[in-house]
Amino acid sequence: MTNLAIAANGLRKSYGDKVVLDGVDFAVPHGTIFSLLGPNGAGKTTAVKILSTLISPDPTSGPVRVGGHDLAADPRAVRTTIGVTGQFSAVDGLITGAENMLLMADLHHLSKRDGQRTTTELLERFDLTDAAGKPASTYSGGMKRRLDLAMTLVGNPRIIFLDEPTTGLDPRSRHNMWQIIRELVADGVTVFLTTQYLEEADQLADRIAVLNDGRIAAEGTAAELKRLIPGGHVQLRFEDPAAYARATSALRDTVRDDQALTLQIPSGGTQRELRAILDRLDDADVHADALTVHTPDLDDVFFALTGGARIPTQPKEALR
Ligand SMILES: Nc1ncnc2c1ncn2[C@@H]1O[C@H](COP(=O)(O)OP(=O)(O)OP(=O)(O)O)[C@@H](O)[C@H]1O
Repeated sequence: MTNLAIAANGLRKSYGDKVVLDGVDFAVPHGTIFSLLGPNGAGKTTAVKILSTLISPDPTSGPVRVGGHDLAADPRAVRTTIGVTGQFSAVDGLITGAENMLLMADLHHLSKRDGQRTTTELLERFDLTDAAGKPASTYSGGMKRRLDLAMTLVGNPRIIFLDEPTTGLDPRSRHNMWQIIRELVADGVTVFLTTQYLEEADQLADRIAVLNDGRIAAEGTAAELKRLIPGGHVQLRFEDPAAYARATSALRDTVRDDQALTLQIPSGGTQRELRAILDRLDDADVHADALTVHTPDLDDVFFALTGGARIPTQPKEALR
């Protein structure tokens, strides 16, 4: 438990009859990025609100520790170690970016001098120095998100909850935000990230959990999750029809495209599987002109896990 920044067992939350979280476990090691994926309404924000002490879990819920503190017994201690940014921005549009930062510094009881220094440093780090004197309402979406995160960092939190931090941002702003998140983690911060962008989880997260119907449908690294889904294959392309014909008879279980002279062989893309295919081609003295390995992406995983499609039984011990 002690090496975990966030540890939740059997987290439950219902609103009336509606069960939103139905016994969810989280185990997030310090200094890592954990991403919670799920369709709209899956309960991601609810999980963030509980873990960040904004709302209480059900009384039947299991124990939760954040930053080493028990959430139920010592929510105040939890609050001192965490920062939250997300769909409900703390940015006040009527005052300037710098004023927003200084307000945050006040809330954290920083001295005037420390507040000024921290504000200047963070605005600089988040590329907001030029806009510091302008009302936040005039900021673009990306600037507001950066200001929001900068405000969160005033308290120097060791665990940060980012609830859909890049929703609505253009690709460049999204990449900027990813870079900022990577730098935070390089400094030892733990990030709990919710997102609807599978690519975001793929890019950033050490571990990913897919929330569906109030439960974790699967958890693992991006690579582990992708391996759960069938559909990976190796594609061979030939320019010489004679070589194509020889390969077709040398290899079993292929999907042929006689027009394009391509063959698809179901494969997980492992070294051993690739070697077996290449050995067969060598034995038949055939040379492919191109070989590509296709692995399912996280979109495939997401649809399979949240769309009711059957997936192969998950080897739990390998994933957890
Ligand atoms: N205060 C509330 N009272 C009643 N139902 C609620 C309340 N807050 C959330 N819910 C319901 O709980 C479910 C989960 O909501 P939540 O906001 O956690 O989902 P989410 O995964 O964050 O979705 P999104 O991706 O759309 O933000 C939804 O069906 C929502 O309507």
